[in-house]
Amino acid sequence: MVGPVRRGYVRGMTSSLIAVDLPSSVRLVKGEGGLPALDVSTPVAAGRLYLHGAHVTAWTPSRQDPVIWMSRKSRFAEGEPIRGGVPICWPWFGAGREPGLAPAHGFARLADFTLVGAEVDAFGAVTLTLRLTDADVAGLPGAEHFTQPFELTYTVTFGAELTLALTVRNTGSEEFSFEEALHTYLAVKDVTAVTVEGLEGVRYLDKVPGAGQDLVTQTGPVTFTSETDRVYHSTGSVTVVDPALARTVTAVKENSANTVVWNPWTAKAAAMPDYDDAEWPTMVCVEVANALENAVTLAAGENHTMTARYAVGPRV
Ligand SMILES: O=P(O)(O)OC[C@H]1O[C@@H](O)[C@H](O)[C@@H](O)[C@@H]1O
Repeated sequence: MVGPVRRGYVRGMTSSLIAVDLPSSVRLVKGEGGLPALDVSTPVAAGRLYLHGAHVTAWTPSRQDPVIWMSRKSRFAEGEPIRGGVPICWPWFGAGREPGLAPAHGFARLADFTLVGAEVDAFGAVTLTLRLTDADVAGLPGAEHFTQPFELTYTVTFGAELTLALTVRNTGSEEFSFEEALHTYLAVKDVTAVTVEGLEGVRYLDKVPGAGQDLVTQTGPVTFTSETDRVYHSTGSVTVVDPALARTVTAVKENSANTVVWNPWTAKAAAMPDYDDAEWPTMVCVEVANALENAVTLAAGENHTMTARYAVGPRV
């Protein structure tokens, strides 16, 4: 067993964003675009997390196909969001509650988080803890729209399940409110054969252009026949059923009032420069969120944790 490596050092590469020693199952690597990333390799799962955006780009439980989808055209650069994986949307979702905010989905996914914890449990699952404060985002595009002091703590457990927990603390002296989403891209074989179960009878906002502002009621499981962009009002868990891969992926959540289901389909795929035109059949986003009227308000000193847990099962 190799002992802990010197913090923030890998083959000549150092990162001031690593504030703890790493266990032997976690390696600091030079990721795509030269961005620092943490590779996790344990008997129960493999994974990767970029410090840029605290962005999970891979999670593969042992003896499974990769669960997390990445675009082959993703950018990996400071100032750019990563396409695929698990973007953290914060402190607003999309263009915000009073649309017009930029960058889309807030500035957290453009910020460099600091690793403040790396632990291995008795089963080999690895938990990484990352931190971001208002001081870290000074000067980032969009930071001028959210000037209150805050601290984000994000824990990611790479195990037989992928557990994500985002804690927001109000470190200032005045109340603030925010939207948030863990915007998970799931890999599927063919989205046209996929169903999403657990949202039957649930009301949703249809964000596809031209759909109107009235909430719609979901009939039966969600199926994909065109661009799909829906904010469901649901605190329950959902299951993505993928017959071609003969597996299900279930998302269980806490302290989340919304589930967002997204597939760009053909035209929107073609319009995104960091997304290959032919990739849309191979992914679906099932996002754990608090958005729009479900924005979270925190008094000074308060905190709020939203949790998402993804697990793979056999086809139901
Ligand atoms: O291209 P972005 O900013 O990463 O957003 C991707 C999609 O994210 C989804 O959450 C939104 O509901 C969509 O409207 C949006 O297109």
